[in-house]
Amino acid sequence: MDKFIIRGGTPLRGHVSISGAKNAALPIIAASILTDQPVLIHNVPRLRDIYTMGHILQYMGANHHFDEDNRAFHVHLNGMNRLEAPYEMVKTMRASILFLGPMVARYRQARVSLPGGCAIGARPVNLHLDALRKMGVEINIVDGYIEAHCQELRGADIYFDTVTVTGTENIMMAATLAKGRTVLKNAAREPEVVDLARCLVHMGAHIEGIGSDTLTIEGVDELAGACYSVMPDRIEAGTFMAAAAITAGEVTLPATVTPLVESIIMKLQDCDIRIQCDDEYVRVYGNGITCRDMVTSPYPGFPTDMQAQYMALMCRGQGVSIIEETIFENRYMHVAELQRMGADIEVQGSRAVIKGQPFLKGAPVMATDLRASASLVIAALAARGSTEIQRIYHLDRGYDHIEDKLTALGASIERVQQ
Ligand SMILES: CC(=O)N[C@H]1[C@@H](OP(=O)(O)OP(=O)(O)OC[C@H]2O[C@@H](n3ccc(=O)[nH]c3=O)[C@H](O)[C@@H]2O)O[C@H](CO)[C@@H](O)[C@@H]1O
Ligand SMILES: C=C(OP(=O)(O)O)C(=O)O
Repeated sequence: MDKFIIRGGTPLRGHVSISGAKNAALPIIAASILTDQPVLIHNVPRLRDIYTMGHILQYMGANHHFDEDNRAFHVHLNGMNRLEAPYEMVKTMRASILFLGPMVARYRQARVSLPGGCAIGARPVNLHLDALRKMGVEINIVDGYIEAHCQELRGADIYFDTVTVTGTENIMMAATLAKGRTVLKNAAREPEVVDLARCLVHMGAHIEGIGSDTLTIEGVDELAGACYSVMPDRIEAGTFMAAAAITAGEVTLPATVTPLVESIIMKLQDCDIRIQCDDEYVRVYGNGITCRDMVTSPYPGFPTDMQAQYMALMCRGQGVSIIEETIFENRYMHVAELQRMGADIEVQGSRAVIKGQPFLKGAPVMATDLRASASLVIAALAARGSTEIQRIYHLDRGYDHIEDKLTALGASIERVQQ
């Protein structure tokens, strides 16, 4: 298992490119099984989750190739050998549940391992299953697998009790090939849902209301192939913005991310971090951090996937900040590790109270999930001395060569293979 050794204290300086969004690329790869024509996806990040998606496609018998140098993912599905996403693959990546909707839509049957609980919460998929049932799918849970089949997939009116990102994506994909109209109410509006919807429209899907909380999908008989470029990763962008701020550095990001990170920019500006946006760049100047409260919420609110990184910033801010995590019930795994670095954080249920400290100090810490790991990297970049972060395979799930990008900005970060 690889680890990072980070020597803190160097202000990050320079320009960082932002990779394609993990959470858009994953559903778009799943959508490629909705057609028997070739799908070419550009700007796909080099992440462990993307390789896992490829392994599942391979297991099913789909032709695919990831041209890493050009970040291009090709899928060509001429029939499947196995309509199944097995536990061994699903357990490493929850997004594999995204094969369920497309598989049922195209083949009227599917067998997908239940993703199970994970570090940040229970993360049930009841809303995905309830919606499919409304569309005429019979679903049984057998030996930890979701077994789904139907004679005909029918459009339906569906109201999601909770805003669910992959739930919206799964059902939107299924609905593209259903008979008749599907209306999804209280649908997720995340930019990654919009990106998937746009890709589906390129493939010939009829979707109205894209970007709103009501999606109307008119089913078609078949979808065509497409060539589509994935949106930039707003969470990767936010992570680098936080790293620039905490190290009192000066970092630019491409302006393509600006509309995607509005809530992050506004919150960081609220914390007195200087951020300027023009036609070419987002410029972040780290010149001190004022602690401010923050609440996570579905888009366009502050993303839960940036909560841990924001907390790392607050640990070095002036004053006291209260963070409230409203999306996942167990997303404070980074707290204990940040405390090892000298952070003053008290968790009270879904709230965390952070008293900013004049400095953090390097320590041996453990990455526990993807964004928790990112928060440790951010804290380590600003800490006095050296921090050793174990289990960085979590980071490899969601950040495309993060150490190369940080090194190019002047950070002292080394990957050690053990
Ligand atoms: C691959 C991907 O895109 N992952 C993102 C997606 O995860 P994911 O789609 O799994 O998260 P959801 O939006 O579904 O979860 C939101 C909340 O709804 C609950 N829920 C969800 C589905 C369900 O059937 N029943 C239910 O109760 C969840 O437990 C959670 O409390 O959105 C999350 C919230 O923005 C992000 O943190 C993840 O990075
Ligand atoms: C929680 C995340 O991802 P996933 O849903 O793939 O676990 C994330 O990207 O922060």
